[in-house]
Amino acid sequence: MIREIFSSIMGEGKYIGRRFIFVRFKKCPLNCIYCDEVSKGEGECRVETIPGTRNFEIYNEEEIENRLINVINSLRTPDLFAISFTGGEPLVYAEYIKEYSKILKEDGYKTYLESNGMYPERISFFDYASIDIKLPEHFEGMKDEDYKKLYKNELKTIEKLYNLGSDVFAKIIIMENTSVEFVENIAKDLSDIGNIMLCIQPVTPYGKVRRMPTQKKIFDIMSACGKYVDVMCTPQIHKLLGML
Ligand SMILES: C[S@@+](CC[C@H](N)C(=O)[O-])C[C@H]1O[C@@H](n2cnc3c(N)ncnc32)[C@H](O)[C@@H]1O
Ligand SMILES: Nc1nc2[nH]cc(C(=O)O)c2c(=O)[nH]1
Ligand code: SF4
Ligand SMILES: [Mg+2]
Repeated sequence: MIREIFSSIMGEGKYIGRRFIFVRFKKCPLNCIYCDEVSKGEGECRVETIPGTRNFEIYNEEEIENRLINVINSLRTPDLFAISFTGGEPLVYAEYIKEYSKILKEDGYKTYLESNGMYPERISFFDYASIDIKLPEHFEGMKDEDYKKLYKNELKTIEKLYNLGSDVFAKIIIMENTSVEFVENIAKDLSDIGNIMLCIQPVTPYGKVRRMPTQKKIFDIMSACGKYVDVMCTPQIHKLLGML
């Protein structure tokens, strides 16, 4: 279930620069062509020994899963902002996360969900939530009806979190061939839900994806979306800083 636990700077989304503890889960049913975490799906579970050192110890999963709170306490720093449940797709393990979020909240931690939004039926309250809205060009050969179903679920997930009172925002990874009009229509749908911040995240070249979108593409998309929602550009800064 758990792949790794470590302390770092939030490199993406509305809370870029804040200090987080990341709890990364393994599996994911999707296969975004740019995914920089999918290769970390299998194998052992690694836990950072001292926050921010990248020194890891390897554990067997059961050991860590039953001691998650102790591990998080051991990585707590005075600047800690929240605990991010990420992956892979964390809501593959929704029941486990729900149970541990309750204990973490009692211990004074804020929780943060980093999800692809495909499981609205598994949503519970998180203090913060970053929900990706995927684009057709993120997948090789996804059928149109499957994409439409995913998109509907992502909007439902955002709406559910918004109505639960979570500080929820949307994140869209844009690529060099991303259509301005397509993303503008997503911004319009988001504005129908409420005051949802939209983070436009230029893809970081990875795997088959060789290039970032141009500056013009970034600005055109942000201006088009700015007519409907608050927008910010959030490049993956942890990679620029050489951090995990
Ligand atoms: C690895 S995913 C895990 C959480 C969830 N499965 C999701 O997709 O939102 C975390 C975030 O990293 C982003 N990401 C992954 N690879 C990326 C890349 N090469 N460039 C920019 N963002 C990337 C995803 O779009 C997502 O916002
Ligand atoms: N520093 C840092 N920030 C992140 N924000 C989202 C991440 C993720 O992979 O979910 C991530 C990550 O992997 N590292
Ligand atoms: S949904 Fe998230 S974890 Fe799954 S492949 Fe896409 S970016 Fe990677
Ligand atoms: Mg990452």
